Amino acid sequence: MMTDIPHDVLLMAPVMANLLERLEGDFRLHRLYEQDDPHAYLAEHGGAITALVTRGDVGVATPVLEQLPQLGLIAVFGVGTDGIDLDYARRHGIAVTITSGALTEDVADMALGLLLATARQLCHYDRFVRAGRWLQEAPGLTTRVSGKRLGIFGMGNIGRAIAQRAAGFDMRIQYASRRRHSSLPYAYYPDLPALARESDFLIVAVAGGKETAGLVDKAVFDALPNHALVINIARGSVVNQPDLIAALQSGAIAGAGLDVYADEPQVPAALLAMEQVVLQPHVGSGTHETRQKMSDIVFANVSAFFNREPLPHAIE
Ligand SMILES: O=CC(=O)O
Repeated sequence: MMTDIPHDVLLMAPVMANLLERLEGDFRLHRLYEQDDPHAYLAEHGGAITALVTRGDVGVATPVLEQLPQLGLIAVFGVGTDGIDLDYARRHGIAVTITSGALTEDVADMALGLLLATARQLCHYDRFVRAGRWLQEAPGLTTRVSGKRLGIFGMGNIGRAIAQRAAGFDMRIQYASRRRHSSLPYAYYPDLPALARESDFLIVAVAGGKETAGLVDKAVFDALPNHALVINIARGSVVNQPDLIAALQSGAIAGAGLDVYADEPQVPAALLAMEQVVLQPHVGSGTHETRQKMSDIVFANVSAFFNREPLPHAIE
């Protein structure tokens, strides 16, 4: 149980209703996203706030952190910390927790789903049937997935879960990442364009942030074969979006399956207009089961923090 005086918790963005209810039940919850003037709101309440809850895709701007002198915890609903100034957190003794382990399988499922949907044109043919076009024309052929060469950029938990699934499709799995994982039986390429040259499909599964910003760019699209498909379930920031659009328009690559974008929820009109792309609204972890698990983990971390217990999912 918490102390009699409720602790002040700042919420940066909407989260699942049952997490919201639990946070509201135990804490004095400040919803920053509902404030007309967040700066003025924090000038008034920031001094009392000791924990902050945000989403992986939202993060928290450093000027917000600067208005929270007593902050001791940033609890992320998600695994991405690219929207958080980790140096600032470290310097100010602020712990950061993520919902590690909860969403790996769902995001990997989404990667394979997008690959199959893009290669076999599932969404295109769904529209084709609904529009009654099958009555007038024969459907064209699509691209085989099984047995092909799959390049995975990023070999963290999600990259590995994608590889495991792809093995079931008899794919030749190869990867590029910061370092070789010698325990894995997949071919390692230290150089992303070199991996691209040898891949029929490229799945982007690397963490976002400054280090990976724009790494999937024209050089990578030019290196990929023209029949290649690019899938991104990681972060929009990793892919140079104008270069991706140009590559799709010129035929440098054949298609793309995207769950993430440079400026969500904005999706460029050029992508919306293309039949060879499959678009999802950043829902890689968006299943009832996983979001429930993520809610439980966030709540457990916030509760542990206020109970002065070890944080179950602290990073580093
Ligand atoms: O995008 C979602 C996350 O960071 O988990």
